[in-house]
Amino acid sequence: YRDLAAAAARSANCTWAELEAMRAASPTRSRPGADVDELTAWMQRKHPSALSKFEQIASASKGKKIVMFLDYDGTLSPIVANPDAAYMSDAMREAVRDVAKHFPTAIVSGRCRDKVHNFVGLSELYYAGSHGMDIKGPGSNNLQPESVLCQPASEFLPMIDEVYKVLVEKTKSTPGAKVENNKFCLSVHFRCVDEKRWNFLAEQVKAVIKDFPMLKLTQGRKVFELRPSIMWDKGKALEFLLESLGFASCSDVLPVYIGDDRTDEDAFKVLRKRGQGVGILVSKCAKETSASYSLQDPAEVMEFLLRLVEWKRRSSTAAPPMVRPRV
Ligand SMILES: O=P(O)(O)OC[C@H]1O[C@H](O[C@H]2O[C@H](CO)[C@@H](O)[C@H](O)[C@H]2O)[C@H](O)[C@@H](O)[C@@H]1O
Repeated sequence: YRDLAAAAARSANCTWAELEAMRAASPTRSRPGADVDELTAWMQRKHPSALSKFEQIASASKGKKIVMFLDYDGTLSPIVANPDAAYMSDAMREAVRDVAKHFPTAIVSGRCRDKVHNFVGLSELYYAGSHGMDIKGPGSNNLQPESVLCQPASEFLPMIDEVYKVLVEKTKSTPGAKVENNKFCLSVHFRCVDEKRWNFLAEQVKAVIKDFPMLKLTQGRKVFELRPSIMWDKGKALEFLLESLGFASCSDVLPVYIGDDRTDEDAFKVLRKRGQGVGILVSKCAKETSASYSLQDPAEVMEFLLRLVEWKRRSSTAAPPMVRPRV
């Protein structure tokens, strides 16, 4: 099967690795038990649950300031077929609101910043949209106009708009394909495309990008992502935000980053490189990752956030240690 598929992939001008990557973004479960065994082994060996290791994470944060970074799709909201209907629950919103009362909190998403802000609906957060290429701090209102903190790819805006139109035109013959304009980057969704047409769609996207060598192509969860080839990603956004918050070279900060996608790996790698912080991958299956811990789905993410808030409340209201009077 593999040889045949590889031959088919070659003749379709799409490499085996690419085809595998597309399938990996949408695993099909042949024997449910096998997935569970693999997941259990993966968690035990390498990426334990952030819930079962909660005490370990909490004690690592003693004397340190937690800064929370949260991806949106697949982390705060469940993955759904229609990207425009990826709502987060009110309960999750409350959990994020509570987290932000105790720790500086940022949403780091591939989506357009305004769109993800509308989904989350909390003005007290930092938002890094377009995979970190559009960062804004909290607190803007009518009296205080928006203060954009960082837009390293602004010169690409006209090009992105042009490529968006070309992609919409090119992909309209593929049923189920959807192009999403994320301002500084674009998404071509294939979640609703028949698997037999994935290669063709990939070839169409690659043909478009050939005319725009300043853009690069990456892949997320059943989505092709086109973005400017600049040295900027979610990892750089994390570093930028830490610096803006005054934690550039502090040892008393503990960044916690929770995400489910390949693009979140850039942030996990930054945490590894700094030797500081907690990377948590949201996944129901074993994956290669630079994160240290795992959570299975947004429901577990919410449980983790609630526990963190509860732990923080308890530790800040705990009675101070008794001081014995000197005699
Ligand atoms: O960085 P993120 O916040 O995780 O954004 C990454 C992409 O997420 C969205 O697509 C994904 O979620 C959709 C809704 O559940 C789903 O339909 C799609 O298949 C997923 O790839 C978003 O629509 C993209 O623009 C983001 O780049």
